[in-house]
Amino acid sequence: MVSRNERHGVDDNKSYRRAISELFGQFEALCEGAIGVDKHSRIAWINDPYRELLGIERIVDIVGLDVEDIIPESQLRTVVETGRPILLDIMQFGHRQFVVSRLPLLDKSGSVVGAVGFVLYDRVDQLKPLVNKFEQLQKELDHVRQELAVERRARFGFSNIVGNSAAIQEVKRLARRAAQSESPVLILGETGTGKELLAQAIHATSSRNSGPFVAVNASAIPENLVEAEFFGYVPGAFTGASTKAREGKFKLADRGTLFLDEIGDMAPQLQVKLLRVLEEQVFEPLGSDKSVRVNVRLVAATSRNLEQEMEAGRFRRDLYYRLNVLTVKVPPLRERVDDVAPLAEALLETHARNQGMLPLELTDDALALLMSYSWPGNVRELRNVLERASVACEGTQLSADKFLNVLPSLQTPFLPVNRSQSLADALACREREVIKEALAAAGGSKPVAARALRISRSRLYERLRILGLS
Ligand SMILES: Nc1ncnc2c1ncn2[C@@H]1O[C@H](COP(=O)(O)OP(=O)(O)OP(=O)(O)O)[C@@H](O)[C@H]1O
Repeated sequence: MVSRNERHGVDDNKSYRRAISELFGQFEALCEGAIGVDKHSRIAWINDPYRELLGIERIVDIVGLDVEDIIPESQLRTVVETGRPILLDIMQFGHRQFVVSRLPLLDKSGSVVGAVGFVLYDRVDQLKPLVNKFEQLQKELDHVRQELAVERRARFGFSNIVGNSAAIQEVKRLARRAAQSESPVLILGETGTGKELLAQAIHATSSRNSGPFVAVNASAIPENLVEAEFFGYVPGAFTGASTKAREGKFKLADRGTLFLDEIGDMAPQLQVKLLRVLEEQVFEPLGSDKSVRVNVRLVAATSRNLEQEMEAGRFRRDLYYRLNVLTVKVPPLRERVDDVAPLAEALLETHARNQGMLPLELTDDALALLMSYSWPGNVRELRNVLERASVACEGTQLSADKFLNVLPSLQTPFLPVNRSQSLADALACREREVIKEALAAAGGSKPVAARALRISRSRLYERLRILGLS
């Protein structure tokens, strides 16, 4: 085999070799420090300045040790393994940064027999702007990381879950118990009932509360990206993947809680992988054969009926049984009407705070109207309706008429629906029925009927006129 030196025709060139050794000496003297490792990346020698820089008293104490034992961020092993130099790099040592250069050492046959590293920092003044820029960027990165960590903490605890009903108290009791455990939690409930809020409260009350809370909605991610989103990928793992590795949600949630919303919408092949992570706490990023170990607590939620999904073959039984250890069912808002008043008050307060104004007060007839509505979108819909009604309000009170354009109408879900009717006609028809019944029950007295319907007298007169009943 032809060695590199032979290829370059310098094997017997004494002056060349002398120049090399002299240059090495000069270079070493110019640098802040120099170190050499053998082919096993063990320290073979170190010069005095570097030894002093690292705070090491005697060379004999470190010769033969793995280089990372002394310089944890050293990349000399990479240089030995790849045979490629790293001409310029910035290396962390404690809270200092060194500008370093690393070269492989080759024998006559061109095989790597070790590597040398030089610390250039301080002597090479031209690099100072580069180092300063690096330090500035590093500081900015640390700041963004800190903000992200704060962002990833759960923002809400149990005190943020508003409601006096027995149903919501029971939900909180079960969730508090779940917070004390490490098992997966399954939260069931219609859309907008507060499942994510509950998941945050569970995390905030658990022993993992100093770790991240990472939320991911399985149904919101395009199918071809789901795996990458969950498990991350190595550079070039698939067409369109970035040239840099990317961490998935599982890794981001390490030592914390992963909230997996709409788990009922998850594709079957992903369900298998999820089950494995749940059981073994390991996974492989896309394009990698190296397993990554994590410590993640899963809180899953769905608005679907998972038993039906299992029957239909869309949800794996083994995953269901793994998840269905601690289950919390959040009832829809229409089944806990007592919560409407405190929720409305709290939501109006939050809205006012965000808008920098004083909270609006709900009149009795407005509250009665809200309590009689069926809230298919639950608390989220209540929040939206209140915000939209507030926009139209100029005074300090929100009366029932402010909801005329934002609420479909009073719902009376027990009456049969005539399917050929438009929604407006069906609602008007039901409203007519309800008012007639109330008038009949009140012996024709409009004030008594208005009180029973929990609307104002003037609103009753208005509705009678609009509905053609007066
Ligand atoms: N008990 C509650 N107290 C205060 N706010 C609540 C309560 N329940 C829900 N909310 C609010 O209602 C909105 C919807 O809640 P959340 O996103 O937690 O519902 P969800 O069940 O996870 O919805 P989806 O299933 O659509 O993801 C949020 O703004 C949340 O803060």
